[in-house]
Amino acid sequence: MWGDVPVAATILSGTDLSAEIRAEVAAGVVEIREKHGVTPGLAVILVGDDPASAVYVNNKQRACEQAGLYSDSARLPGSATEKEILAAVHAFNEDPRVHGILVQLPLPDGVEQHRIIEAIDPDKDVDGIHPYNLGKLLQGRPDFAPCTPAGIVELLMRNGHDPTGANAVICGRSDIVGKPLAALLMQRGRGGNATVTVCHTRTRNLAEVTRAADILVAAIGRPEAITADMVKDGAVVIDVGINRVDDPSARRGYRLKGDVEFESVSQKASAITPVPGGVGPMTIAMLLVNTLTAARISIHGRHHSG
Ligand SMILES: Nc1nc(=O)c2c([nH]1)NC[C@@H]1CN(c3ccc(C(=O)N[C@@H](CCC(=O)O)C(=O)O)cc3)C=[N+]21
Repeated sequence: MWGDVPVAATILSGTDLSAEIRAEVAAGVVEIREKHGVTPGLAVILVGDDPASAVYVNNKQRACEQAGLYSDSARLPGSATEKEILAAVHAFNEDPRVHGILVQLPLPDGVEQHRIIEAIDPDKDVDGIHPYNLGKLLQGRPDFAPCTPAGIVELLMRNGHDPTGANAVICGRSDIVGKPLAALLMQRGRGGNATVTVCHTRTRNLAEVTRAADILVAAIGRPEAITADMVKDGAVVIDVGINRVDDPSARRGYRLKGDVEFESVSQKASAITPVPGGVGPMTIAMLLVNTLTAARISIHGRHHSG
């Protein structure tokens, strides 16, 4: 009927879905306050003055306020020592108003990142990156799934793309996105049951692997690394990349580009997330969801059902 003109993909809007989820969180906040007199609270620790990090931290703080959460932050200079960062973590560990703690990564060179992460009280680890929480995730009984992977699963499930039985290919093997997303997509249960392949810089014949994907996730950190020739017809494509590309004509002097070449890939995919307005806002929404979970854990303890 349309001849050879490809039908463009459905846009999976993280902006819309995150608003829906943040409204659910706001309702949960009211319930916890009425039942238990507790206001869920999130604290963010930001080290250094990277402008992109500052934008995310401000977005998180605004999202907290809109959902009725208490929010706090500690901003340390880029010259802060490991000891000073640890002191900030310990202070929030002990602060009863704070149920969730997020340490913005990456930390400056010379700071032992794992030592900081392991200092976070696992019951307050709303990023889900403490070894205890990553271990439980790998066992298929997560309390806190890392926010970006959790947001990707919600984007899929709430748009009718259940991964069950699908070939899911993830490009990127980071501790905060690729690895935990692989665990979520492969596990038994909601949002899982996919056949998962994880690609990285040493993968041979990358395009051959990605072309086998029913669900393709790009978490590479290189603008437009995924091109149309790497994508199967009808694939669902999730773009995790948030790359700042210089653009003198843009108001801020740069534009955001994903890891996917949107214009060509959207002609081939059946569904695709945009950048901005895709995975980014979902990450923030899931951070609020995890903070609500942390507040519930502070009241009831962890559930021992899994
Ligand atoms: N411990 C830790 N946890 C993180 O989750 C974490 C982190 N460290 N370090 C930095 C990355 C990055 N990140 C983003 C979150 C939201 C947007 C976001 O909302 N982006 C908007 C656009 C924002 C803009 O205009 O710059 C969008 O994609 O539509 C982006 C990036 C979380 N991160």
